[in-house]
Amino acid sequence: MQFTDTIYALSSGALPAGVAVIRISGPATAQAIARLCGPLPQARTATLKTIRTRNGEALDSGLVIYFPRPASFTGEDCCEMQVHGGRAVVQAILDELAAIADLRHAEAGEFSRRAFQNGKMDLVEVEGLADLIAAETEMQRRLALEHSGGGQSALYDGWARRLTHARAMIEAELDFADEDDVPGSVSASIWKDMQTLRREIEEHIGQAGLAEIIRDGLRIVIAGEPNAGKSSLLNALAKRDVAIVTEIAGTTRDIISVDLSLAGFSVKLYDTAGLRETDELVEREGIRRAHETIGRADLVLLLSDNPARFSVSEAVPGNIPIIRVATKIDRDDVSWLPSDADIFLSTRTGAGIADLLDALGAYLPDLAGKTSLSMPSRKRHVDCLRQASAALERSLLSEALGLDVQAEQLRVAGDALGRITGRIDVENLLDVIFSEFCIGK
Ligand SMILES: Nc1nc2c(c(=O)[nH]1)N(C=O)[C@@H](CNc1ccc(C(=O)N[C@@H](CCC(=O)O)C(=O)O)cc1)CN2
Ligand SMILES: Nc1nc2c(ncn2[C@@H]2O[C@H](COP(=O)(O)OP(=O)(O)OP(=O)(O)O)[C@@H](O)[C@H]2O)c(=O)[nH]1
Repeated sequence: MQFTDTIYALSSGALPAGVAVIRISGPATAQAIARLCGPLPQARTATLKTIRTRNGEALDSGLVIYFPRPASFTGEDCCEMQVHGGRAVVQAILDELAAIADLRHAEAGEFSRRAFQNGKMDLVEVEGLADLIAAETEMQRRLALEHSGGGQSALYDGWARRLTHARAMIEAELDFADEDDVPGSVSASIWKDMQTLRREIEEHIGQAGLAEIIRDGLRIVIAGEPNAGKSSLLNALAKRDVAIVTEIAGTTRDIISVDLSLAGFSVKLYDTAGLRETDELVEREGIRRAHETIGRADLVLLLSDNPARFSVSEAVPGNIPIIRVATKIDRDDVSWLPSDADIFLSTRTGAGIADLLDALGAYLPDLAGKTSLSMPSRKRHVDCLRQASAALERSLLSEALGLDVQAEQLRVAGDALGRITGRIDVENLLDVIFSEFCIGK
């Protein structure tokens, strides 16, 4: 695809910074380099250049790299200027670029969009790249790299090829059915493979929950009666004062949440209003929200500072795991038996916090021995995979309806896979996907 305009943007992060990278892409790139830096540097070679205004006045000196098409990130002529990361330096260079005909500032995600439209990346890779830039935990980084690096696309392309192969074999069987030299059993091995394929797709879909935990974080909700020490625990785990702590029961009203990174995983920790009967309007709303948050938890930490009172456990739906946490064990007016709780801690002394973190670890996915994180990371992928699997199943069950009906369902399955990588009609999706990006990507 040929774009007529040339785009530019600051691609590196917040200024001021040691070095800033300004990217240019499009047909007028060489002309822009010539205007700002004189003769074109050797292709794909970092070259120290003086960057000048229209009047020949020096703006900065920086490393300039020219990537002639098609061997560039976008597939177009590209340039990177690695300049001093001062605000005025970068602004002056962007102003110079703006003054060149056919150059305009890039929109969010526009470089990646050109890379996609020039076949440099498919949609899964593009989405993986957006995830890679957003990744905050080690597992998010690994998952995003699997997707942005093409590992996932290779899997889906391989599946699509098997479907195409199967259809080709069926076509052959239909075309030459009456000739003796085509063995009638051609499709037997094909159906066996299609059965295997369906299993592989279903297993892959089964990994989506894990991907969701990696991407969105494990939701851990701290619940319990008023004054049990919930906010104190949130603060202790967050290692800062996020929630207000007072001796007044009913202090926390709204849901407070912090993001933690635990063993490379993202964990979302929620502090909720203490659960009790109350006529106070604001507190009641707080308690309603607490119940709602508990209902969406992956794990509930149920707190109490008194062994006689783990009674609010009925507030937690039966399918959500609970860790019973005894709090304030530094106090000597309460005595606990080992069977009273799962974890015993004091945020005042720090006792038991490490035990709690260990216990939480058991609820994180176990990725030991997994070298690749091959799993569908988005609902969009899961939806397409389900469609593929359902079509494949229909095909397998349609023996009585004839080979051409079966082949048609294989085509539907292949198209569903093609939509994941964007090889098949996804025009309507592109705006949504690329709008997730920041400017300069
Ligand atoms: N300076 C800089 N660093 C960067 C990027 C960048 O654009 N610029 N990237 C941006 O995300 C990432 C690296 N990704 C890249 C992907 C493809 C090409 C590229 O030029 N591809 C050509 C040539 C490939 C080759 O030499 O083998 C191509 O695909 O034809 C460059 C960077 C991370 N680091
Ligand atoms: N001795 C002792 N006191 C604690 C400990 N943790 C919390 N407290 C005290 O218990 C009181 C209540 O603590 P919070 O953390 O606000 O309790 P909460 O469960 O969030 O209370 P609500 O927001 O009212 O539901 C405060 O006075 C805290 O200082 C602890 O480990 N030891």
